[in-house]
Amino acid sequence: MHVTRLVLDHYRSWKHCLVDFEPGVNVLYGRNGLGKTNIVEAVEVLATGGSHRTSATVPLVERGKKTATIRANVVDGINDDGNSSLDTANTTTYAVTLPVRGGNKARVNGGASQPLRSVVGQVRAVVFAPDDQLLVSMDPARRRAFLDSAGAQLVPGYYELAQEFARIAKQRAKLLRQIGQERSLGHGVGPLLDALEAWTGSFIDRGLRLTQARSKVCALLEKPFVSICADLSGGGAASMLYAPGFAEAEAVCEAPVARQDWQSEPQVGVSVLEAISGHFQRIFDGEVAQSRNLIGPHRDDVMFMLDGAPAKDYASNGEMWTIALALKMALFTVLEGRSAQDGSPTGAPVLILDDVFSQLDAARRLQIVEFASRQEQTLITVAAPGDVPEGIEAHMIDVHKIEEDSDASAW
Ligand SMILES: Nc1ncnc2c1ncn2[C@@H]1O[C@H](COP(=O)(O)OP(=O)(O)OP(=O)(O)O)[C@@H](O)[C@H]1O
Repeated sequence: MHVTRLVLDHYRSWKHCLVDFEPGVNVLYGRNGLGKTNIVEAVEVLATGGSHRTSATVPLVERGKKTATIRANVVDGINDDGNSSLDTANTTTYAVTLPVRGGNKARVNGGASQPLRSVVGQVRAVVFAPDDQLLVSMDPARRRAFLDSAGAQLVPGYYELAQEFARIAKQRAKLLRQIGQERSLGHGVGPLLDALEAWTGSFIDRGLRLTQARSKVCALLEKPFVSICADLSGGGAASMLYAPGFAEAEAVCEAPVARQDWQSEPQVGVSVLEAISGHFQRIFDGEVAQSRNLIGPHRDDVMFMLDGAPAKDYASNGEMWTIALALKMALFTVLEGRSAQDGSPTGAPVLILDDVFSQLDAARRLQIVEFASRQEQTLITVAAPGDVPEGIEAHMIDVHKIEEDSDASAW
């Protein structure tokens, strides 16, 4: 698939912006701070429902404005001559509305407004960013964000489930704080404890579904990750291991997971549920004292191993880059290979290389350029045209020349 036109209104630094892309490699160039990343980030938001740069909607909206919009024409398929298909039946128009307050919405082909979550996964994109290396070395939140972004595109219902779990986790933490406050005042907390029991039930239920869905995401990525990593590094043996924040749920992860399982009852034995409930009882005082949920998928992690040692602690910078690149390439490969059979869209995802070249050594630059040149569409951002490695044939877009106030009716 590829994006032919992108229009942004009040999106980050852009009051209005209209960009036409071609199939193949597109290079957006311009000085620092001009808004290049903002443009490609909008494609990521359309695809995954969020940005790797922020978990909130507010920063995506131009400061002082109430709503940002992203509109895109997306074509599924290219002609034999490599040009964008002229068959308008292949073109889908998406319009995403991101309000500072209220839920994000989307329209497809001018149809009824629906929650953005219904549209997430229809457009697919994989972003390589300058801080990808930190995926390996930094805190687990980055790895969970990656899993969520991958899951939103790989697993039907994932985005909705992750949002629901986050809402329940927030509510449960709020109750824990209330219980602590009332207790410290010497008040009775009976009704609050009843409410906590109900929220804990929902937390475990949705938490286990999310655990299963993330386990599925890791299982899908693992094989291509291992093989791509070996290719990139010239033979180093890498592996990845999902470490659920419900330690008791490891058995759930090993079970084969059917596509619908996280949308119906979590497929777990009574013993797992009892073990998690028992764990919650044991840590009750600690949770109240800290006013937060101490176990659950909000503490999930993914361990990357290189030649038998944890990459986080032992790998060099270059090796961490190799792992990060292999992970993103694995996601790309899995998305590309998804067939319409399971309701997934067909066609390769859009590849986004946001300012990555300056971070990579010559060998890894070559590997990623080679990868990009094989894809249906790649969007690259660089500060200057000369920053693009040699040998790439590209449609060059001077971001400085994008007319901020260009006529919105041109859409
Ligand atoms: N919500 C917002 N409202 C207004 N401006 C914003 C908002 N969010 C970010 N910006 C501004 O957008 C500008 C451009 O950011 P962007 O990351 O797209 O630049 P860039 O062209 O990719 O630069 P670089 O080459 O340095 O990476 C920044 O100056 C930032 O302050």
